[in-house]
Amino acid sequence: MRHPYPILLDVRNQHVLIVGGGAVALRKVRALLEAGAKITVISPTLTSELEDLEVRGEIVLFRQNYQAELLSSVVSSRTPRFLLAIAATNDQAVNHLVYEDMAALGIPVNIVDQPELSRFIVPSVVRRGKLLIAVSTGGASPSAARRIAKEIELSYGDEYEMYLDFLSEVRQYVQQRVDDKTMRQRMFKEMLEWDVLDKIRSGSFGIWKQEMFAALARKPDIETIQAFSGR
Ligand SMILES: C[C@@]1(CC(=O)O)C2=NC(=C\c3[nH]c(c(CCC(=O)O)c3CC(=O)O)Cc3[nH]c(c(CC(=O)O)c3CCC(=O)O)/C=C3\N/C(=C\2)[C@@H](CCC(=O)O)[C@]3(C)CC(=O)O)/[C@H]1CCC(=O)O
Ligand SMILES: NC(=O)c1ccc[n+]([C@@H]2O[C@H](COP(=O)([O-])OP(=O)(O)OC[C@H]3O[C@@H](n4cnc5c(N)ncnc54)[C@H](O)[C@@H]3O)[C@@H](O)[C@H]2O)c1
Repeated sequence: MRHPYPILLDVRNQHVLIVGGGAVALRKVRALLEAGAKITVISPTLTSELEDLEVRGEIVLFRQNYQAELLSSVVSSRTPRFLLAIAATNDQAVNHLVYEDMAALGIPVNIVDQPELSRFIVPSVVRRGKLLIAVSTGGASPSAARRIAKEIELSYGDEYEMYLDFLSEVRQYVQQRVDDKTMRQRMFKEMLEWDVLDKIRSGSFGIWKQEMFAALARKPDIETIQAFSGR
């Protein structure tokens, strides 16, 4: 991938096809279920975790080898259309067949053993609430991507979740009360000077936040934001 375009995709209630039922398929299925996708798996065998998901009705399974003919019945009987597909078998020829079929249907596909054929690849991810940091090496070294994500994890602790929820709350508050767009933007920038992360870590955030919102209610302007830096 020479110059891929990074996006965050809303897959809630969207159908995703996974061909293969091994460890790699399981990793992709888990992440997609967490993101709210509806999963169809085509595979003659499954890991025990995928078996459990099937028993609990969390995925739809076609327990057989992949065939293009099967695809038309999968699509017509259960799902209107797949948003994405992932070819995750251990058979390169089968993965290539999935690639060709999906390309013909115009469905973006990830081929787990042939990054160069993939329309999209999956990065290593660090999440802290609304904060999402994605690390990719463009397939050069997936384990390096994972290692780098682990290093980033050490610098971005759990306090970032509360921090971003708070920034989002203040931002909405200001959006409702300050009409001047340039002023709003200056305020949003100025907020980043607050040492909220330290306050969350030390436990003094609750009181500080109450006082800040009270002051902002009295005077929703940049001076109030500035007054609460270093306080
Ligand atoms: C990030 C992560 C996300 C995920 O899969 O969910 C992911 N691979 C992860 C782990 C991982 N993958 C592999 C190992 C074994 C060690 C090693 O080989 O290094 C480990 C390490 C481990 O398991 O710890 C082997 C491997 N991976 C690919 C090939 C094929 C090839 O290179 O040809 C082979 C060789 C297979 C073989 O030859 O046997 C291909 C891809 N793997 C990608 C993503 C995409 C590029 C990402 C990027 O570089 O930006 C891409 C191109 C396609 C894709 O899958 O989307 C996930 C970490 C999740 C986490 O953060 O916990
Ligand atoms: N992208 C990645 O992150 C990554 C990581 C490790 C390995 N890999 C590559 O991915 C491949 C899969 O890895 P794995 O550990 O999940 O393998 P695995 O052997 O655990 O599982 C392979 C799965 O493919 C299924 N399968 C085989 N032929 C099929 C067919 N014709 N139709 C449908 N399903 C079929 C099998 O039933 C099995 O469930 C590896 O061969 C390797 O090349 C990719």
